[in-house]
Amino acid sequence: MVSVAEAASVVFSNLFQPATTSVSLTDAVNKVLAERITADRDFPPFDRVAMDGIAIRRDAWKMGQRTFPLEAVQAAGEPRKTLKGKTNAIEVMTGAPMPAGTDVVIRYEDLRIEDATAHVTSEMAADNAFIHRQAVDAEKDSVLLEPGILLSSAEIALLASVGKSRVKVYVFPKAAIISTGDELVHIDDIPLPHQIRRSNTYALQAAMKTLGWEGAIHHLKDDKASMIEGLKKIAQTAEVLILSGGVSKGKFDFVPDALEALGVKKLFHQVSQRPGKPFWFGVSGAGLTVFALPGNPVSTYMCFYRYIRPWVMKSLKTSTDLLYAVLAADFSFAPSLTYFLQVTVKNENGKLMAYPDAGGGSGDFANLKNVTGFLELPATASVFKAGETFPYIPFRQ
Ligand SMILES: Nc1nc2c(c(=O)[nH]1)N[C@H]1C(S)=C(S)[C@@H](COP(=O)(O)OP(=O)(O)OC[C@H]3O[C@@H](n4cnc5c(N)ncnc54)[C@H](O)[C@@H]3O)O[C@H]1N2
Ligand code: MOO
Ligand SMILES: [Mg+2]
Repeated sequence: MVSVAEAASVVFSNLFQPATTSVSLTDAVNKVLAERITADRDFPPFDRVAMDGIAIRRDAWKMGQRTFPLEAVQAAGEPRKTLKGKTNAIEVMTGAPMPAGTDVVIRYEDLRIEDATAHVTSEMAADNAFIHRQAVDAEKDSVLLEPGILLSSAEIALLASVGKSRVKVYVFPKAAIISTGDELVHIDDIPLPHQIRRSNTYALQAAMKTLGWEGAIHHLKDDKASMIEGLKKIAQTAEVLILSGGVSKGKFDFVPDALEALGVKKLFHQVSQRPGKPFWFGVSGAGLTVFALPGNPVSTYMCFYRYIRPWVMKSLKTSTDLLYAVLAADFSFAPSLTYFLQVTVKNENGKLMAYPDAGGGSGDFANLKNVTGFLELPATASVFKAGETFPYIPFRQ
């Protein structure tokens, strides 16, 4: 049996080598950038007028001049104009190039215009130049974005500004989601009294979808020979297998044997955690990564968020932030296992406060609808006090 830290370290040292693809900028949000983006021009590309008003020469202001004849209007989108009379002004609009020969903008709020002449009404009007200087934000050819960035709306704006209508992004590995268990029936079927509908595969597929990752759903029976055959077939088109069930000590828990028969090498089986203790992880020489998760639905769910989600994000060269939350009430858990406590986290004055709602065990997946994530309580303690801080693994906002 390995610890949670050991299991995570094994999983994260077996990352997947992602392929890349090109997507339209309009489809790029939430994808991971796979190319370096440099500035094709200075940011901003010219001295940009930052306030609507008039542009003058500071020298004229310094000489005491407060009245400026208006000789032209410089609109945004017009080529840069030049001030002809040294004691004149040009009316300028935000976003326009600063006219040649001018070096300070006086806002309309600080002047009055009469007979095509601006009369400045504030002695402080020239304190600020109101010019957004060429290249102050970024210089031409400087690096704006490195590969591995999860694209948010902020990066989309940058990509648009350098004319990237198509963007190179990393591709998620091809995944198969496989349920096992003879008690499980299709969701459209009416279960007999001893049967239940499959839910883990749908939960996994949905959790993957929130990351932008697709996965095809399969089901295998609790029969070793047919499981090996089924896995062989599925593995032909998949790079990652995510299984649920069949990994514990039962007479019909054939998943570890079937995987090894397929040539998948076990890297660990059993993690000192609750839920999710029977978790099995392995890789094959052919580049297949296999997460065989315990079947109890809360275990399946927790293992996805604690191991698989960070594994895939790290494989796509991006890592997700480690969050922490403050336990809001005392909690005890005696076994020397890492305990993933179900909690509802509330933001109270900027602090994430985690309210325990442990639920009825790893079979009680109905409780997941009441909580926002898991608080990771270390195996080294059994009493956890309100006010202590622990890693928090959210599965919803
Ligand atoms: N003697 C022992 N028995 C068990 C141990 C143990 O250490 N010694 N570990 C327990 C723990 S912890 C867990 S978790 C489960 C894991 O069992 P398996 O991975 O073998 O899963 P199954 O036996 O196939 O199923 C367990 C449970 O989950 C339900 N299940 C499975 N798949 C689905 C699905 N797709 N949708 C909904 N529900 C599913 C299944 O019906 C079972 O009720 O083993 C304990 N036993
Ligand atoms: O640890 Mo199991 O994963 O109780 O359900
Ligand atoms: Mg079992």
